[in-house]
Amino acid sequence: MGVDSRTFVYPRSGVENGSFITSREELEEVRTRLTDHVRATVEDADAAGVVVAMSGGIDSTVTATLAVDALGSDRVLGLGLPCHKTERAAVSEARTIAEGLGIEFHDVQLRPLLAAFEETFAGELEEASSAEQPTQRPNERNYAIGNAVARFRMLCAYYVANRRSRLVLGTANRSEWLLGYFTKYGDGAADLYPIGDLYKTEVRALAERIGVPRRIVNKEPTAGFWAGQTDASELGAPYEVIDPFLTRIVDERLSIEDAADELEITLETARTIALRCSETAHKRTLPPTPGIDGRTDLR
Ligand SMILES: NC(=O)c1ccc[n+]([C@@H]2O[C@H](COP(=O)([O-])OP(=O)(O)OC[C@H]3O[C@@H](n4cnc5c(N)ncnc54)[C@H](O)[C@@H]3O)[C@@H](O)[C@H]2O)c1
Ligand SMILES: Nc1ncnc2c1ncn2[C@@H]1O[C@H](COP(=O)(O)O)[C@@H](O)[C@H]1O
Ligand SMILES: O=P(O)(O)OP(=O)(O)O
Repeated sequence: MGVDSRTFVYPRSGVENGSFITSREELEEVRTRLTDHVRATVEDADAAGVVVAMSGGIDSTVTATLAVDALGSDRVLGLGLPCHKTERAAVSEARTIAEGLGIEFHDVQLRPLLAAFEETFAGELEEASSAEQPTQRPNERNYAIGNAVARFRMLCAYYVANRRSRLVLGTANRSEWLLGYFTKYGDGAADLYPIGDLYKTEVRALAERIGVPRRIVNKEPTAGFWAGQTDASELGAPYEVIDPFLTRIVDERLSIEDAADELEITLETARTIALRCSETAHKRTLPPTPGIDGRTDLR
């Protein structure tokens, strides 16, 4: 899995020293910036408010909390959208948070939607694929279904946005963003990303600062595609390792080797993380057009 550090170039972001925003003063400043941004974006769009899908995890809890800070509780609507039995506890947690924030919350089971999808489209395709691609690993189907569920959630959020004149808040943070660790046009689809500039490390610090309960701050991050899936096991390292590495290769533009050296992590881990960044660049840009007569001006 070789990554050539010379070919991995990412635009500078303005973070010069790779240190994280975790002090009280910095967090207060950031909190104001983020809530101002939510308020201004909603006002500019002439929207009635926002909708946020809430999993009971730290990212969606922080996002919903900031939205209430920015707009008031009556302009924030939360959605709990479980699909698997294992998500019951998480969504009941999301309801508790929503009640604490005083926001409208709807908890809708997506299992029947997935069952109908499996029975109709996915089942039909499965029969065709097994003949066509006998070497596909079973896990690949788990990913495809997990991504489909993330896109059902996106469908629900945008339905609410259409019906209630709201904007959809994305919950992705900068670590997930840089790693492409989200479903393209699923949880990655949104009108704005309030915590999109913050590394997971910083989201945790902000969460504590704004009073998110410890049990949520300390929860193991998971995409929830299957029981036992965790970000750390899939990404090959926890965010405590990933974030300092990302700041070095992305913000400080160190080479993969120098960053690995500085942080005393193995080259294999470093290359795995860097490869995720480079291979998922397509998730962070608008899809390309051929550019006939230089007509890329709308993008
Ligand atoms: N934040 C979270 O915790 C969270 C949430 C959801 C998903 N996830 C994780 O995100 C991942 C999602 O899976 P994925 O990335 O395989 O699926 P995806 O659907 O998000 O992206 C893959 C698709 O992108 C397109 N694509 C691939 N390479 C391309 C290229 N070079 N140019 C243009 N388009 C290209 C193709 O359509 C491909 O099917 C999983 O690892 C999942 O666990 C994490
Ligand atoms: N069960 C869920 N209900 C509502 N929203 C959910 C649920 N699971 C995930 N989401 C949304 O998707 C993002 C990313 O999810 P991960 O748990 O990090 O994969 C999450 O922040 C929610 O907005
Ligand atoms: O996106 P969330 O809220 O589900 O958080 P996490 O990614 O930490 O599970």
